[in-house]
Amino acid sequence: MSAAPPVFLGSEVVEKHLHRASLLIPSLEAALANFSSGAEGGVVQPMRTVVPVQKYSGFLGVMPAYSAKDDALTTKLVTFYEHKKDSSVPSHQAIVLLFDPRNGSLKAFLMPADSEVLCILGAGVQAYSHYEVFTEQFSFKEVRIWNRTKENAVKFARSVKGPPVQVCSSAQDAVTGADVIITVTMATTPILFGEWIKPGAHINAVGASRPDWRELNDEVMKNSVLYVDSREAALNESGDVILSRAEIFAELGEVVKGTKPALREKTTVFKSLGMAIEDTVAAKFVYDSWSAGN
Ligand SMILES: NC(=O)C1=CN([C@@H]2O[C@H](COP(=O)(O)OP(=O)(O)OC[C@H]3O[C@@H](n4cnc5c(N)ncnc54)[C@H](O)[C@@H]3O)[C@@H](O)[C@H]2O)C=CC1
Ligand SMILES: O=C([O-])C1=[NH+]CCC1
Repeated sequence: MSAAPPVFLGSEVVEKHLHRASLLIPSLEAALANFSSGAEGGVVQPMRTVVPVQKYSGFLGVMPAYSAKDDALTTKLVTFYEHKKDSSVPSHQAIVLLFDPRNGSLKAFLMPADSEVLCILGAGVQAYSHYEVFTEQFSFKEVRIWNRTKENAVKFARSVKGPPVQVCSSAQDAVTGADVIITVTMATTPILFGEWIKPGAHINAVGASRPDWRELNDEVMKNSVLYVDSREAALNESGDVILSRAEIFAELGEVVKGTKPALREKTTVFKSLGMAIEDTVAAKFVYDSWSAGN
């Protein structure tokens, strides 16, 4: 018997089945915990391979993963290129290939405590999705944004559907007094400085995914309790971790499992690099919903 031909699920189908990013939170929590449980967690996820395309200031990432508990096998292929101001092409483009783990057949493609003040540095694709999830999950009294190109911050503030967003003229103005700070830029040198940060704030550091790229300066890294998605990846790929020599306290999956505490009263950094297993559970979620005809 031959395998069914793979289906192509484009962004419209993905958005229909994953109409709110927060629908993925339970699967992502489980995936992080499984990842941080070693062999018992049933996750096989080698370090991603990153191919530099130096001539054009770009990178190709290959991100395979298998989850025995979800019985899902995928690989993501993602390119990320330095943003050209006049480019109509997004800086990141990705496709997730979902295989049938029983026989390796290709099934589908998939494109893809009381905090009061939220601050977002950056106004690109990740800024929109983080705004959506954070304002849905938590009630902030104030949301601020700063972006290198101010007009994109203004566009962001005008277009998001949710709590109003205040556009700040400097990163320092946006950060001062903020309880939660999200860095979602393509910066390669620090844009967030320790002296600006309110003690006890939480920083979600999403950009700077190369060993020589920074978003956070040494003071932020050294004066915070550091959480990562994957120790191995952080020590190989994160310029903020490698160059600051900051000590890693825990993987987020260990917090989800309860084997390491969430030190909420301390200044904390979660350095996220993105893991293939997150794409695995996301791809399975969309494919299962699509194939059930929802
Ligand atoms: N940790 C994770 O799971 C993931 C991380 N990323 C990373 O998140 C970051 C944001 O990604 P997207 O929103 O998709 O990118 P995007 O291209 O849509 O937006 C990039 C933003 O960074 C700003 N920017 C660019 N160069 C800058 C600089 N030198 N200084 C300050 N701001 C600068 C731009 O104005 C724009 O607001 C990237 O570094 C990307 O690689 C992306 C996907 C997943
Ligand atoms: O997880 C991901 O896809 C990426 N993280 C950094 C660049 C792309």
